[in-house]
Amino acid sequence: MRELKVDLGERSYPIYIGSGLLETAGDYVQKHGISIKSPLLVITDEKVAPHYLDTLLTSLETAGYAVASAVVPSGETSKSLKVYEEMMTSAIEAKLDRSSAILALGGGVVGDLAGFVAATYMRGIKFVQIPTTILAHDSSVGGKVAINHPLAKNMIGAFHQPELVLYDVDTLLTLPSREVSAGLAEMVKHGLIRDADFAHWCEENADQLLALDKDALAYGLLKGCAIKAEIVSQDEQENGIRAILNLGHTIGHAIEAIAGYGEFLHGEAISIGMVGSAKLGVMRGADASLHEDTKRMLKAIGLPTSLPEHLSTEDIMSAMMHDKKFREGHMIFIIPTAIGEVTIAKDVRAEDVRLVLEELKKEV
Ligand SMILES: NC(=O)c1ccc[n+]([C@@H]2O[C@H](COP(=O)([O-])OP(=O)(O)OC[C@H]3O[C@@H](n4cnc5c(N)ncnc54)[C@H](O)[C@@H]3O)[C@@H](O)[C@H]2O)c1
Ligand SMILES: O=C(O)C(=O)C[C@@H](O)[C@H](O)[C@H](O)COP(=O)(O)O
Ligand SMILES: [Zn+2]
Repeated sequence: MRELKVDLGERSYPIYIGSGLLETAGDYVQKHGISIKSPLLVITDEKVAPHYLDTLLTSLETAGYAVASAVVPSGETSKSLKVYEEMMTSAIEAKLDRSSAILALGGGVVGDLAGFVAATYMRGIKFVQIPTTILAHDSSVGGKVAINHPLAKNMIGAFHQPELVLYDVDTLLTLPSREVSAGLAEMVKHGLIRDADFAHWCEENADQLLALDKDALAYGLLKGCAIKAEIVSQDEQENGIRAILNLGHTIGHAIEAIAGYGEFLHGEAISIGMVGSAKLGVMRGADASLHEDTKRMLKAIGLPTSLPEHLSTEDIMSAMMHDKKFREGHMIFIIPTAIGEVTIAKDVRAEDVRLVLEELKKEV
């Protein structure tokens, strides 16, 4: 088992990464100050529940907790006001009090939804992240919790840090292959923004990662979580450097929203967005190899790198105006300058973005 720390003063918390952690989850939860006298609520989804819910409930009950559970439909559509309200009802019916905690058992959808319920139930109670996807090495760390609005991704949310992240890598073995690739998109992103060697390592070990090789996964997840934890520890609420974690997301979030949440998985949409950002980087003076290298790295893990013709450029342009990085009349873009290095640009011209979107439709 490996342990990392998200260093945020009194809101600091550990990330535990290892095998067999689900069976002992009750002990971890207790060790991290979650009251045994108040009920807990586990929020999970319909695909995760049959594999892992009983193990978690047994472990929590053995440790002495009274636990209720709520199961939401799988996929992005559960990050909605409707499902949020249903989870609030579950929390009230389970009689959660201000010393209770909500546990998110699942991928980024469950983590973002359950975290937002925890952030707002009785004005905020504790929560625990128990990630079960590769993508969630990113989403479970850092405290961004949110649901979507039909017009824009993650529009209704909060910053609410978990008490701990308990990452049992054994759970990843049941992931469908499309979800494996989508999750690896954020791993490659962590290399592209901060660590060229790691980005190259992801490409060189793509086959092992796609085959869920234990050693490759353990290294990749540890490295990805460490990069994320380091950035969040410097800038918890995205007043500066944290924005770089958004590489590929301005275009990616617009694709997710206009296609109707679910057609593109988050990792797939940001993969296309990262190729677009690399193109912008080249337009602004980076070496032309940046675009080819980025595309090759993403293709190696089975991700899309071109924009389907049926998505209208103008619809994407207007969806981008709702992005949280559109501020004071400017589109803020994370632009790579080389593999492993990015800048935060406030002067990206709309016509350049439009051109990049048109070129993304011609990518092979
Ligand atoms: N908060 C953040 O910082 C942050 C960071 C990155 C992404 N996100 C968000 O995360 C979401 C995407 O997360 P995701 O890719 O984990 O999606 P997800 O939670 O929908 O999980 C992907 C799919 O895999 C299934 N699944 C999950 N774990 C499984 C397992 N172990 N075995 C079998 N099936 C399993 C789920 O039911 C779902 O169908 C997006 O909404 C994105 O916006 C948030
Ligand atoms: O943690 C962050 O900060 C990120 O930007 C991580 C992203 O991978 C993630 O998708 C996040 O939810 C996007 O943030 P948003 O503020 O653009 O909604
Ligand atoms: Zn993301």
